[in-house]
Amino acid sequence: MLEVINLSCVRDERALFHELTFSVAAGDIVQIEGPNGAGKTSLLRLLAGLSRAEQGDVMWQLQPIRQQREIWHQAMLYLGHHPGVKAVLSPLENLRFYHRDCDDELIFDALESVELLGYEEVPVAQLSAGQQRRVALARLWLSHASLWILDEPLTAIDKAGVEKLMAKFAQHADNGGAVILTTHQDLPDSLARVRKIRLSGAE
Ligand SMILES: Nc1ncnc2c1ncn2[C@@H]1O[C@H](COP(=O)(O)OP(=O)(O)OP(=O)(O)O)[C@@H](O)[C@H]1O
Repeated sequence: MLEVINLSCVRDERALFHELTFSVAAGDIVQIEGPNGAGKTSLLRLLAGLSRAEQGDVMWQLQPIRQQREIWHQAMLYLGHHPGVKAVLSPLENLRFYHRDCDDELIFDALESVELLGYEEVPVAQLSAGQQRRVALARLWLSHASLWILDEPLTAIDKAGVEKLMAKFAQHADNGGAVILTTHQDLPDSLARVRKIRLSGAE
């Protein structure tokens, strides 16, 4: 599916990682690990095509992602470090905005999955941090993307919510998808299948 080849990233004249190489196959769940500032977010942004690497390539189905931007944006779903939802809009309006192809029935099912039923019309700005994150995560129930790239998806999510997300990741991988995520939390034992890639910090 995804191949990362000799990828190097420099920020503020510091090499965050150098010639990083790994691949992600259908069925994989990969956790990018490392201390604060190691470059996890920088790596995920490179994978999502939001920034350019100093060196190396990110390949999707054997083609560089920079040569197939539209296909790549359909193939992957990137949820960034911040919830990335519009604060003045409601959860329902946010999900309608991001998933124009989904009807309201599907959107309400997704809101139910993240336990936001009853909050669908409340402006996101008035929701708690965990609820705001859940609005973004509801997109996992609506997206057709096969690769999920998730930066700190578990931040502010309670224990039961984390278990539910883990089950969702496993189900997605079992259905031929793949997940790349970062988190500082210890993942529950139920996700023993997670493969870890460690960034050690500036080299
Ligand atoms: N656009 C940028 N311009 C300059 N420096 C940057 C930029 N983006 C990131 N950095 C620097 O790169 C380093 C790595 O940042 P990054 O956010 O990738 O780390 P991280 O591993 O995700 O950290 P955390 O665990 O704290 O989220 C930091 O020192 C940061 O200041």
